[in-house]
Amino acid sequence: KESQAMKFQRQHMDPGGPSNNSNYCNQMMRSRNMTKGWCKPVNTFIHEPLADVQAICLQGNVTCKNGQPNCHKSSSSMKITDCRVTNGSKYPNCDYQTSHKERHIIVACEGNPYVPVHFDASV
Ligand SMILES: Nc1ncnc2c1ncn2[C@@H]1O[C@H](C(=O)NS(=O)(=O)C[C@H]2[C@@H](O)[C@H](n3ccc(=O)[nH]c3=O)O[C@@H]2CO)[C@@H](O)[C@H]1O
Repeated sequence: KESQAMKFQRQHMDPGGPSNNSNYCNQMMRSRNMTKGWCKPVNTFIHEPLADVQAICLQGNVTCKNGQPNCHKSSSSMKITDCRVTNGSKYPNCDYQTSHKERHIIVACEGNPYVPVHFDASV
Protein backbone atom coordinates (compact mmCIF):
# COMPACT_ATOMS: atom_id res chain seq x y z
CA LYS A 1 0.00 0.00 0.00
CA GLU A 2 1.26 3.44 -0.99
CA SER A 3 2.08 5.65 2.03
CA GLN A 4 0.66 9.19 2.21
CA ALA A 5 4.20 10.55 1.89
CA MET A 6 4.86 8.53 -1.26
CA LYS A 7 1.47 9.53 -2.64
CA PHE A 8 2.42 13.21 -2.13
CA GLN A 9 5.68 12.65 -4.04
CA ARG A 10 3.90 10.80 -6.89
CA GLN A 11 1.25 13.50 -7.20
CA HIS A 12 3.30 16.65 -6.61
CA MET A 13 7.08 16.23 -6.96
CA ASP A 14 8.86 16.89 -10.27
CA PRO A 15 12.30 18.33 -9.39
CA GLY A 16 13.56 17.87 -12.94
CA GLY A 17 10.67 19.64 -14.61
CA PRO A 18 9.05 21.55 -16.13
CA SER A 19 9.58 20.93 -19.79
CA ASN A 20 8.19 24.09 -21.36
CA ASN A 21 5.70 22.32 -23.60
CA SER A 22 2.00 23.06 -23.29
CA ASN A 23 1.40 19.30 -23.10
CA TYR A 24 3.30 18.97 -19.80
CA CYS A 25 0.15 18.52 -17.73
CA ASN A 26 -1.52 16.11 -20.16
CA GLN A 27 1.58 13.91 -20.04
CA MET A 28 2.31 14.20 -16.32
CA MET A 29 -1.27 13.79 -15.03
CA ARG A 30 -1.41 10.55 -17.00
CA SER A 31 2.07 9.23 -16.16
CA ARG A 32 1.58 9.96 -12.43
CA ASN A 33 -1.74 8.07 -12.46
CA MET A 34 -4.17 10.92 -11.80
CA THR A 35 -6.43 10.21 -14.79
CA LYS A 36 -7.72 6.79 -13.69
CA GLY A 37 -11.46 6.62 -13.04
CA TRP A 38 -11.73 10.36 -13.45
CA CYS A 39 -9.69 13.39 -14.50
CA LYS A 40 -8.33 14.90 -11.25
CA PRO A 41 -9.55 18.52 -11.63
CA VAL A 42 -6.59 20.44 -10.18
CA ASN A 43 -3.01 19.33 -9.44
CA THR A 44 0.22 21.20 -8.78
CA PHE A 45 3.71 19.90 -9.55
CA ILE A 46 6.66 21.33 -7.62
CA HIS A 47 9.97 21.86 -9.44
CA GLU A 48 12.28 22.00 -6.43
CA PRO A 49 14.53 19.43 -4.75
CA LEU A 50 12.67 17.00 -2.46
CA ALA A 51 14.79 18.12 0.51
CA ASP A 52 13.65 21.74 0.03
CA VAL A 53 9.98 20.69 -0.08
CA GLN A 54 10.38 18.45 2.99
CA ALA A 55 11.97 21.43 4.82
CA ILE A 56 8.66 23.33 4.49
CA CYS A 57 7.37 21.20 7.39
CA LEU A 58 9.78 23.15 9.63
CA GLN A 59 8.62 26.53 8.25
CA GLY A 60 5.66 28.85 8.94
CA ASN A 61 2.82 26.97 10.61
CA VAL A 62 -0.60 27.96 9.19
CA THR A 63 -4.15 26.61 9.37
CA CYS A 64 -5.14 24.29 6.52
CA LYS A 65 -8.18 24.89 4.30
CA ASN A 66 -9.94 22.08 6.18
CA GLY A 67 -9.27 23.73 9.57
CA GLN A 68 -6.55 21.30 10.66
CA PRO A 69 -3.52 23.02 12.28
CA ASN A 70 -0.77 21.05 10.51
CA CYS A 71 -0.12 23.17 7.43
CA HIS A 72 3.11 24.98 6.65
CA LYS A 73 3.84 27.78 4.20
CA SER A 74 7.16 27.86 2.34
CA SER A 75 9.29 30.83 3.36
CA SER A 76 10.46 31.31 -0.23
CA SER A 77 8.58 31.13 -3.52
CA MET A 78 8.98 27.93 -5.52
CA LYS A 79 8.75 26.97 -9.17
CA ILE A 80 5.45 25.11 -9.71
CA THR A 81 3.17 24.07 -12.54
CA ASP A 82 -0.59 24.18 -12.01
CA CYS A 83 -2.61 21.69 -14.04
CA ARG A 84 -6.31 22.46 -14.43
CA VAL A 85 -8.77 20.32 -16.37
CA THR A 86 -10.24 22.16 -19.41
CA ASN A 87 -13.96 22.61 -20.10
CA GLY A 88 -13.65 20.47 -23.23
CA SER A 89 -11.95 17.63 -21.35
CA LYS A 90 -13.86 14.35 -21.64
CA TYR A 91 -12.78 11.29 -19.59
CA PRO A 92 -10.81 9.17 -20.41
CA ASN A 93 -9.09 11.76 -22.64
CA CYS A 94 -8.27 14.14 -19.80
CA ASP A 95 -7.18 17.53 -21.13
CA TYR A 96 -5.33 20.06 -18.98
CA GLN A 97 -4.25 23.67 -19.10
CA THR A 98 -0.56 24.00 -18.10
CA SER A 99 0.45 27.08 -16.07
CA HIS A 100 4.06 27.56 -14.92
CA LYS A 101 4.24 29.83 -11.82
CA GLU A 102 6.47 30.93 -8.92
CA ARG A 103 4.53 30.85 -5.67
CA HIS A 104 4.82 30.17 -1.96
CA ILE A 105 3.24 26.79 -1.35
CA ILE A 106 1.24 25.47 1.60
CA VAL A 107 1.47 21.77 2.46
CA ALA A 108 0.12 19.64 5.30
CA CYS A 109 2.68 17.56 7.19
CA GLU A 110 2.19 14.43 9.27
CA GLY A 111 4.05 11.50 10.83
CA ASN A 112 7.45 10.71 12.19
CA PRO A 113 9.44 11.75 10.29
CA TYR A 114 7.17 14.79 9.88
CA VAL A 115 6.85 15.08 6.09
CA PRO A 116 4.46 16.55 3.48
CA VAL A 117 1.33 14.45 2.92
CA HIS A 118 -1.04 16.92 1.21
CA PHE A 119 -0.84 19.95 -1.08
CA ASP A 120 -3.13 22.64 0.36
CA ALA A 121 -2.63 25.74 -1.80
CA SER A 122 -0.19 28.14 -3.46
CA VAL A 123 -0.09 31.87 -2.65
N1 LIG B 1 -4.56 18.99 7.03
C1 LIG B 1 -4.33 17.77 6.54
N2 LIG B 1 -3.44 16.97 7.11
C2 LIG B 1 -3.21 15.74 6.58
N3 LIG B 1 -3.81 15.24 5.50
C3 LIG B 1 -4.71 16.04 4.91
C4 LIG B 1 -5.02 17.31 5.39
N4 LIG B 1 -5.97 17.86 4.58
C5 LIG B 1 -6.24 16.92 3.66
N5 LIG B 1 -5.48 15.84 3.84
C6 LIG B 1 -5.44 14.59 3.09
O1 LIG B 1 -4.75 14.85 1.86
C7 LIG B 1 -5.32 14.05 0.86
C8 LIG B 1 -5.70 14.84 -0.34
O2 LIG B 1 -5.56 14.42 -1.47
N6 LIG B 1 -6.32 16.00 -0.08
S1 LIG B 1 -6.96 16.93 -1.26
O3 LIG B 1 -7.56 18.09 -0.65
O4 LIG B 1 -7.77 16.16 -2.16
C9 LIG B 1 -5.59 17.48 -2.18
C10 LIG B 1 -5.80 18.60 -3.15
C11 LIG B 1 -4.54 18.71 -4.03
O5 LIG B 1 -4.06 17.41 -4.35
C12 LIG B 1 -5.03 19.35 -5.29
N7 LIG B 1 -4.64 20.75 -5.37
C13 LIG B 1 -5.47 21.74 -4.94
C14 LIG B 1 -5.09 23.07 -5.08
C15 LIG B 1 -3.84 23.38 -5.66
O6 LIG B 1 -3.43 24.55 -5.80
N8 LIG B 1 -3.04 22.35 -6.07
C16 LIG B 1 -3.41 21.03 -5.94
O7 LIG B 1 -2.65 20.13 -6.28
O8 LIG B 1 -6.44 19.24 -5.31
C17 LIG B 1 -6.88 18.43 -4.23
C18 LIG B 1 -8.24 18.90 -3.82
O9 LIG B 1 -8.18 20.28 -3.47
C19 LIG B 1 -6.55 13.37 1.45
O10 LIG B 1 -6.20 12.05 1.75
C20 LIG B 1 -6.82 14.13 2.71
O11 LIG B 1 -7.28 13.28 3.71
